[in-house]
Amino acid sequence: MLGRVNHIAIAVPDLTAATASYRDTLGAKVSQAQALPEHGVTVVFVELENTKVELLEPLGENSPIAAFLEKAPSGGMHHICYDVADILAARDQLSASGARVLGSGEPKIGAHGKPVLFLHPKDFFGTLIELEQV
Ligand SMILES: CC[C@@H](C(=O)O)C(=O)SCCNC(=O)CCNC(=O)[C@H](O)C(C)(C)COP(=O)(O)OP(=O)(O)OC[C@H]1O[C@@H](n2cnc3c(N)ncnc32)[C@H](O)[C@@H]1OP(=O)(O)O
Ligand SMILES: [Co+2]
Repeated sequence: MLGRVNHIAIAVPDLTAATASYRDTLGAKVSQAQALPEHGVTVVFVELENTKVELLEPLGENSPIAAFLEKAPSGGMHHICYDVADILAARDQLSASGARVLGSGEPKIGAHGKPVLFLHPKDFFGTLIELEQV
């Protein structure tokens, strides 16, 4: 089911500062900030040789990462995203095995314009998993 690691996401309280740190202190290539109101976040991608880091800042009133940052005000690892070839087949297989697919269960379009789904962190050892169809 799982392909490559698509990205590793870090929730941050200040996206401008986090982007500057990756760009200037770590010398990484960073994207422009992308507001994604449908996901309740603004995102910057850090481009790496073998994957990406996704820096996430809350956007709007009901950001799904707001509670996470209340618990971890300086930020923290938020989720890991794996590539999948067929997100609906993966969803159905995971649901059949008892894993909780978050939200309506229907994929949303993510930051890369591809369908994404999330799996409950409590079902996977305290780690929020995102699947992205590539
Ligand atoms: C940029 C677009 C897109 C992409 O294309 O890549 C994205 O990545 S969007 C990223 C933001 N969107 C999401 O994260 C959607 C999925 N997330 C959710 O639905 C919620 O965040 C959640 C996972 C259901 C948690 O919601 P929350 O309001 O925090 O609920 P709780 O406080 O009840 O948390 C339940 C339980 O889970 C623990 N938790 C919460 N978030 C995480 C996490 N990221 N990693 C690990 N554990 C997490 C939380 O601590 C609670 O645990 P207990 O306190 O022990 O009950
Ligand atoms: Co993501």
